[in-house]
Amino acid sequence: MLSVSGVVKRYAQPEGEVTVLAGVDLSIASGEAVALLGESGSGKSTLLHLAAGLDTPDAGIIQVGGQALAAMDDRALAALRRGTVSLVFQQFHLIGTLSVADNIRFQAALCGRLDAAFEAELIDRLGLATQLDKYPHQLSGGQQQRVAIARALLHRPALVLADEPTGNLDERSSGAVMALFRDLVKAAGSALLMVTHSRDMADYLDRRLWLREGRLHHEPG
Ligand SMILES: Nc1ncnc2c1ncn2[C@@H]1O[C@H](COP(=O)(O)OP(=O)(O)OP(=O)(O)O)[C@@H](O)[C@H]1O
Repeated sequence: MLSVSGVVKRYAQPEGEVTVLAGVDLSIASGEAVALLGESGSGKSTLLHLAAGLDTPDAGIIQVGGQALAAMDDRALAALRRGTVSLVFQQFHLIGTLSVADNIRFQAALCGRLDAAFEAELIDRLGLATQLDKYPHQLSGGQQQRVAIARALLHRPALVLADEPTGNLDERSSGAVMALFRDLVKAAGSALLMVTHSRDMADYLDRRLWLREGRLHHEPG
């Protein structure tokens, strides 16, 4: 579902050009959940942004669902971000003027993929049934995160890209939300690439990869 091949990314820095990604290869199948670990500054967010089509590599090919991002124009990239790739960040980006129910349906409505049965399953499993008429500011951080998860998955995106999705939660709730997130990503049939600093959170997923010196490794350094 996600295929990254020979990807290189360089940035101009005051001390000169820095090669952040020096030839990254990665393949994630539908229904597979992969954790991306690595020290601060190792390029995890850079790789996530490239996979989302928010930035372009200096070399290499990135394909989502068999389509090369480099071949897409702005319209195609916008459609990709609306319907095919879902982003889940530490900040929830819920819409303050919409109820919880409307926030959950927001992205699925945008791409014409509302699904009442899956919506009911997400609401039930994320424990949001009593929160639907509330507004985001009336929820706890953990509840807001669960709304963001439901919104990101309802339209069954091909690829979910997550950056420390449980970073704002305490350790006990993090584990529970992580297990639920993994199960629901699989129920949606999506592929998942998740950046995390926590080996504990990474252990909930199918595979772990470490970014080090611009390349992916199967073991910590
Ligand atoms: N737009 C940019 N311009 C210049 N340098 C950048 C830019 N974005 C990232 N970098 C550099 O690229 C390197 C990798 O950054 P990135 O944010 O991908 O790391 P990370 O592994 O996600 O770090 P963290 O775990 O701290 O979030 C860093 O050295 C950073 O300074």
